Amino acid sequence: MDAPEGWTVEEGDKALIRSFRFADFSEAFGFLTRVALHAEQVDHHPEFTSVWNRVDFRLTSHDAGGVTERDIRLAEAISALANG
Ligand SMILES: C[C@H](O)[C@H](O)[C@H]1CNC2=NC(N)=NC(=O)C2=N1
Repeated sequence: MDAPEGWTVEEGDKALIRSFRFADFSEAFGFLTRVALHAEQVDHHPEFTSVWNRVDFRLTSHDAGGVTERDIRLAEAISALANG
């Protein structure tokens, strides 16, 4: 499987993963808020953990049990939101 630029495929092809770092917690949380609004719009939601200025994502389609086109599109949208 080809992952979008900057993303890697988890062992076993079950998910796309990527970490983002920001200047501080406020920047990271603002980014997460934009991701949340997008996720609601497309009805596809990322798993994530957040530690201060870092956000780690794991994208998978629960109904399909692995990576689908929806995860690839969500990964591309998250990357775009991180850059501005
Ligand atoms: C009813 C609704 O469409 C589903 O629960 C959606 C919501 N968001 C989702 N997000 C993700 N990542 N996987 C899903 O299978 C999924 N299912």
